[in-house]
Amino acid sequence: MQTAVLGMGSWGTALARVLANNGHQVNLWGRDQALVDYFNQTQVNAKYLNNCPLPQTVTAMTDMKQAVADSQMILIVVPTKAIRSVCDQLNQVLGQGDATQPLIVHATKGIEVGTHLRVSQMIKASLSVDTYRGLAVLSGPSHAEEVGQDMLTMVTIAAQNLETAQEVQAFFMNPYFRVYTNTDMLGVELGGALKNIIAITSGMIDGLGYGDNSRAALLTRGLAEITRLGVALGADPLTFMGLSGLGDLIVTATSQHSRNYRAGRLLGQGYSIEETRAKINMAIEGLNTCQAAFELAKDLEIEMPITQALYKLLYEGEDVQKLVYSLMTREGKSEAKIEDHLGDE
Ligand SMILES: NC(=O)C1=CN([C@@H]2O[C@H](COP(=O)(O)OP(=O)(O)OC[C@H]3O[C@@H](n4cnc5c(N)ncnc54)[C@H](O)[C@@H]3O)[C@@H](O)[C@H]2O)C=CC1
Ligand SMILES: O=C(CO)COP(=O)(O)O
Repeated sequence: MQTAVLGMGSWGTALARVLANNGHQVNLWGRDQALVDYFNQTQVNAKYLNNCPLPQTVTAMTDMKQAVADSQMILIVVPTKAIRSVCDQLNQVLGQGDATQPLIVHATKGIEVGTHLRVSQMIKASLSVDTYRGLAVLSGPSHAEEVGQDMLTMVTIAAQNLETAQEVQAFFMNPYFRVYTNTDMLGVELGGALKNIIAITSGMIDGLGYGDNSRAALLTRGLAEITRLGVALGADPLTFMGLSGLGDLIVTATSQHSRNYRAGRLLGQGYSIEETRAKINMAIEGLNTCQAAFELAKDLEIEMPITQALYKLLYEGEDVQKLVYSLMTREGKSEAKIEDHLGDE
């Protein structure tokens, strides 16, 4: 089938390759003409996913109208801060009331600063409802660098109705890319966004010279605070034990491929945020999501000690050793049961 992938970073490129390997025609939309031209000569995205040639059935382009023409499915994979501008452009070119409306899928992991909207909510707010026939999110433990090498990967596709999720599942499933469905879109999107905060702090553990005990504790308590916020917002607590929750937390907080983990390691070594952004030079979603989650937790009066500590470090210039000490010396607590996630920690 004809499909479009909007976003020519590492994840958009790797997912375009999965779709092409599954027999679909793919229009890969990017904003950088030089990158598009080089891709069409070589089938390689030299800037974001080098050493990974894509099939000839993937064509890159900068014209969005051309990219989405006749597409059965449109996959949006740009950083959260670019979602609105991409959707605005998409809105201009999608035919209103067309008989063959596309499915919209996104694979972006973030929460918008200020509005605290999840990415699917941002998309809904930006696109006219009569231009598409279903909305889903693809999330889970899946670094582009490994998917691009056919390394066995499992992800979740969530949509409000199961039929939409199953339809999208069929586009992506293959023997190296296994897809589960879920109808808890809220939980799936929150897990994917919030784990990036914990991944940054996991990198900091290395940067600061702490050990494996520290990381195991951080991931466990990180999952507790992700679940606490998620349940307060109405998500199913079990979603956070699945691929898009625990699974993605593990891979992002431990993998050398992770941009968030690597950013945390640099921050722990004493680099500033600006220096860290410049060194990574790719989307580090957890930096903004930390701000959005901090604001959200404050509004809802939910305790998220790790998120709150990272926020103070990033945005209030607090000393890291002081923050670690205050996290470790908080009053003694009981480990929460599921029902306690609704209350204070
Ligand atoms: N890289 C990975 O392995 C994975 C990434 N993700 C998520 O996918 C999303 C995209 O991440 P990556 O592909 O890693 O980012 P990236 O940093 O590799 O690439 C970002 C791409 O978005 C484009 N872009 C940025 N602003 C834009 C704008 N205003 N208009 C149009 N294009 C714009 C850039 O030109 C670039 O092509 C993020 O939310 C990330 O969390 C999710 C799973 C895996
Ligand atoms: O979400 C991801 C893997 O599932 C990618 O994480 P990073 O953006 O930290 O590389």
